[in-house]
Amino acid sequence: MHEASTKAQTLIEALPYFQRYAGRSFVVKYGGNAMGDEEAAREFAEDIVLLKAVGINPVVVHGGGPQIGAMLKKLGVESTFVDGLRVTDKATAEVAEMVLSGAINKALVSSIARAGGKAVGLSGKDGGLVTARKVERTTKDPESNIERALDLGFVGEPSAVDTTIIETATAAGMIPIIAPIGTGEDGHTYNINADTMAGALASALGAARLLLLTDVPGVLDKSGALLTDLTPADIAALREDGTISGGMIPKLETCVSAVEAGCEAAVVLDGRVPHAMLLEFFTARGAGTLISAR
Ligand SMILES: Nc1ncnc2c1ncn2[C@@H]1O[C@H](COP(=O)(O)OP(=O)(O)O)[C@@H](O)[C@H]1O
Ligand SMILES: CC(=O)N[C@@H](CCC(=O)OP(=O)(O)O)C(=O)O
Repeated sequence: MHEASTKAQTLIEALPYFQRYAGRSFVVKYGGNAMGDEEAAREFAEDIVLLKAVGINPVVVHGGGPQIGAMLKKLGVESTFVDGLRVTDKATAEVAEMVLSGAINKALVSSIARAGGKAVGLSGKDGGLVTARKVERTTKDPESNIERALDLGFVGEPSAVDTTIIETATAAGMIPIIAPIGTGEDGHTYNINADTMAGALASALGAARLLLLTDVPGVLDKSGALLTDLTPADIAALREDGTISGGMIPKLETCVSAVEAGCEAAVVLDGRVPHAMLLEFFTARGAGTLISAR
């Protein structure tokens, strides 16, 4: 009896959150590092199906950086990174599309089906969802101080987003699972960083939340303590004093762009924690680091 009343209490506490977010989109970025074992994949799928069941529209954008790296290694293709972006020649773009749109995308669609949901696997190419433009990067020669262009190959960033395919799938009761690949303005296949892709979709959809699932509890300060709430100004300061580095820099840049473009809030959270998304969603304080415009 006691256990049943605790369960009822938990559901009642969640009611205001169901009501607040019913009919809104949650864009969830599931990083390659956060994809753990089978158990973790099962729990992730259950959380997504539960969100859908209570009237929220989850949209999953997945990564797969470590998995692309493993496949390239198997094939004997070298890979290098500039500012966290994989330099992508034609062969690398083919492998990235095969791993992302093929293996990982379909495994996630199957996990959702096993959890009782209906998912549709897409990439940015489908239905004209994402048009990509080539990413431009420059570097300064340390001796002459002259700026020179760096060619990252087929690395893209969204230049236009048409959300029709997402809205159509969502209206039909399906959960869109999206691989970060897009068609370029020049017709080529472009490899897009999954955080960037998720942020662009969250902005275009005016999402209630952009959730970025990674392999740390959130944004940590210099002593390793969790920073629970950040604004774009706080993030600029953390970048300035070197608290954030590596993959966290593009991740937070994505969060800032999304909240400035109309997504209500972004959250960086630990995808390795069982049911991380539900903890974020159902508790007043949430989990991880919440980034909002002010
Ligand atoms: N201040 C910080 N707080 C938390 N993580 C940080 C910070 N600065 C740098 N990082 C690094 O950012 C990483 C997350 O980015 P990334 O590896 O790109 O994740 P993902 O593969 O999930 O997209 C963390 O594992 C950590 O090494
Ligand atoms: C251009 C670029 O770097 N694309 C990424 C796409 C996958 C990704 O972003 O995966 P994670 O989120 O798991 O890191 C790559 O090739 O690794």
